[in-house]
Amino acid sequence: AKESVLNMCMDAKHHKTKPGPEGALHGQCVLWKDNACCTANTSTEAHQDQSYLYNFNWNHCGVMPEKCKQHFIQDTCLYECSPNLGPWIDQADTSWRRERILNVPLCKEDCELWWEDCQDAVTCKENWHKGWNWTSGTNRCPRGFMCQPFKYIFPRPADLCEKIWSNSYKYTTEHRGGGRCIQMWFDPANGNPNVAVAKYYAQNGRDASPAPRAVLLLLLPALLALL
Ligand SMILES: Nc1nc(=O)c2nc(CNc3ccc(C(=O)N[C@@H](CCC(=O)O)C(=O)O)cc3)cnc2[nH]1
Repeated sequence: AKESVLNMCMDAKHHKTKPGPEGALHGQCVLWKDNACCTANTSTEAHQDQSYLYNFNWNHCGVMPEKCKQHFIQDTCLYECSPNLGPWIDQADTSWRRERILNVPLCKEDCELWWEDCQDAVTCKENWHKGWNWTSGTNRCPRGFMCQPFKYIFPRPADLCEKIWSNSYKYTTEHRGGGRCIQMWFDPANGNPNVAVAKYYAQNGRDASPAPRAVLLLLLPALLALL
């Protein structure tokens, strides 16, 4: 039986095979404790500067400011723990994962706050998935890649959210709470808002944008009259 796209884990490096409750998720990943694709161990590692998850170092151009790091931790929690990314799971042709996420519609506020809080952070690369110097065991800036403030590497919020993880996210103008975009942050007291978002895109297609659909529906009587 094919697992439902509405409640599944991607086939990647650290994901569980099926989502389920996790009593002891750590820190910022606790939002997913009722139903998660990550183990407690993975959630703890998501908070380490130099975690065993990918041996990835946030501080490759000096120490990343704390307020910026919180967004990267939250991104890691969503990526590793969310069971609601099924509509955007795609094949990945890399050594370290069979599947990836592609064009997850991220809420405008989540992307913009991430960008604003990282204004003072520094990096040398636009795409953090590829092209690092790994000879030391962790990622270091390759030759010719200068450390620069985020705003030079990522001039607009969309550049950060879309380019940093090879289009895992798509920047949207959809707002938090509207049921049309995925939230990295949410208040678990009101349940997980991404459940309804996955349902919406599973029904309407992962590229569904509400406006053209509404236009089509409005024009439908006119089109039928022409026939
Ligand atoms: N939202 C989101 N989407 C993601 O896809 C994602 N991926 C990671 C994983 N990050 C990384 C970063 C670098 C390498 C790495 O080993 N890069 C090598 C190339 C490896 C290959 O492609 O075979 C390199 O050249 O630097 C692996 C995983 C973390 N957070 C994410 N967050």
